Amino acid sequence: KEKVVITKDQQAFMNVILDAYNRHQIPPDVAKKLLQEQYSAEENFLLLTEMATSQVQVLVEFTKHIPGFLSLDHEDQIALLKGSAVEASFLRSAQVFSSKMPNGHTEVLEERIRKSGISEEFMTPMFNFYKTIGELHMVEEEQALLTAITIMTPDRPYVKDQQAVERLQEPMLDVLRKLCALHHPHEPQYFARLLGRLTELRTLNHYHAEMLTSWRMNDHKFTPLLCEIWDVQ
Ligand SMILES: O=C(c1ccccc1)c1ccc(-c2nc3ccccc3n2[C@H](C(=O)NC2CCCCC2)C2CCCCC2)cc1
Repeated sequence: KEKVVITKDQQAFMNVILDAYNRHQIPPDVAKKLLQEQYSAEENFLLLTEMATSQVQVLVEFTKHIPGFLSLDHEDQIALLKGSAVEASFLRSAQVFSSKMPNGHTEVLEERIRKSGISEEFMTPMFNFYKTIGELHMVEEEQALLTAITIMTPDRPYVKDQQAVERLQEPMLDVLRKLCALHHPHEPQYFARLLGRLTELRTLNHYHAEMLTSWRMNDHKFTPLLCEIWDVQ
C-alpha cells in the first residue's frame, strides 16, 4: 500500500485555490433568509436571480486565481466561465444545503425550496444531487478543488484549445485524488464518487433553461448577466 504524499508544490497549489475559494464565496445567507419566512414564487425567483447574479461575480473572481487560467486564450476563458456557471451554482447550492444547520432546519429549508416555485419534475434530480453531495462530507479543500475542476472542463462548448485546459485540469485532479486518499483512507472509491457528482451536474445543466422557464409564475425577469449565462430570454 503506497504512502500518499502531497508534494510541497502541490500543497502550495492547493492553498492558492483554497484561499481564493474561501475569499470568493457569497455568504450562505440565502439559507438564513429562507428559514425566516415563506416567500411567494415571485419573491423566491427574485431571490434566486439576485443570489445567482452575485454568485457569477464571485465565480469570476475565484476563477481568475486558478493557476494558469489567465494565461488561456481570452475567448476560451469566457467559454469556460459560461459553460460552468450553472453547474457551479448547483454545486454551491448543494454545499449550502448540506452545510451543518441546527436540528430540523435542513427539513424546513428543503420544504421552502420544494414550495419555492420550481416545477415538481425537477425536485427529485435536484434533491438527489444535494443529498449525495451531503453524504460525501467533503472537506473544504475538496469543495474548492471540485469547483475549480468543474470550471476547468476542457469539453465545454466553443472552447478552442481543449489541450491547454486539460493541462490545467490535470494537476487539480492529481491533488484531489491524493486528498481523497488522505482524508478518506477507508473509502478507496471516494475519488470516483466525487467525480461521479460532476456527471450528475452535467445532467442538471442539461435542463437548466427549462427549469428556469417552468417556475410556477408568469413573466420571469432575468438580469442581462443571467440571460447571457443561463441561455434564457
Ligand atoms: O431553478 C433553479 C435553477 C438555477 C439556475 C439554473 C437553472 C435552474 C434553482 C432553484 C433553486 C436552487 C436552490 N437550491 C438551494 C439549496 C440551498 C439553498 C438555496 C438554494 N437554492 C436557491 C438559491 O438561492 N441558490 C443559490 C445558492 C448560492 C449559489 C447561487 C444559487 C433558492 C432561491 C430562492 C428559493 C429557494 C431556493 C437552485 C437552482
